[in-house]
Amino acid sequence: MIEIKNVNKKMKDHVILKNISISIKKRICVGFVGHNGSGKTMLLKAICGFTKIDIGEIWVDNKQIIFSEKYIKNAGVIIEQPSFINYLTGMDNLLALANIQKMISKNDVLLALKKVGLIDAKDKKVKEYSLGMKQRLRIAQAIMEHPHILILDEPFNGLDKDSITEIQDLILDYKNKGTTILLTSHDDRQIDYLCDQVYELNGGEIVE
Ligand SMILES: Nc1ncnc2c1ncn2[C@@H]1O[C@H](COP(=O)(O)OP(=O)(O)OP(=O)(O)O)[C@@H](O)[C@H]1O
Repeated sequence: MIEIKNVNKKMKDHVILKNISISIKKRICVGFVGHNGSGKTMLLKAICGFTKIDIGEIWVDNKQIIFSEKYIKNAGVIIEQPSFINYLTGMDNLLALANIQKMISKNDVLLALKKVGLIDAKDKKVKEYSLGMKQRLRIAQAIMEHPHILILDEPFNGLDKDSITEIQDLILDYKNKGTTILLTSHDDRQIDYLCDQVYELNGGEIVE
């Protein structure tokens, strides 16, 4: 389903990704681990078509991903900061994003907010949200369009212990329903709990 073939990327002579080849089957959860700067985010960006690769190919659902031309489809993505509008409510932010693709209704947005535990805060402005609430909103944004693939860079960032457990179970539920999930985390507990396959990156290379 996701084929990464000999992917290499350099930025200003600095190796970012080196000889990466991975096959990811449908309906599994794959974890990427490694130190800060090891290339996890860049690899996820490359899979989405958000960053250029120098050598290699990436295929998702038999369609080649090409930077700034052919992005990943049917995917819910959390990579880096969301561009939420601070003076709008959480609900209105999601409705504005949903309006881009026009694939889902207000009810789908409400369902996503309910799933991440933000239903009671839906009418609060995002500027009044805590870090953890913003992270939940990002997760709601990733799941609201019922994607077949979830690409989650550090989905547990900013969450407290109980929230981590809730979001972990939410991701597990998606996996059990057949969603393919790629995620990064610095915490082995979430990786062990969720992932069927784990790749360790070091200096842009897969070492394990
Ligand atoms: N815009 C950029 N220009 C040049 N180099 C960059 C840029 N963005 C990232 N890098 C470099 O790419 C390498 C991989 O970064 P990446 O963000 O993928 O690491 P990571 O494994 O996700 O780290 P972290 O665990 O801190 O999130 C690092 O050496 C980083 O310095």
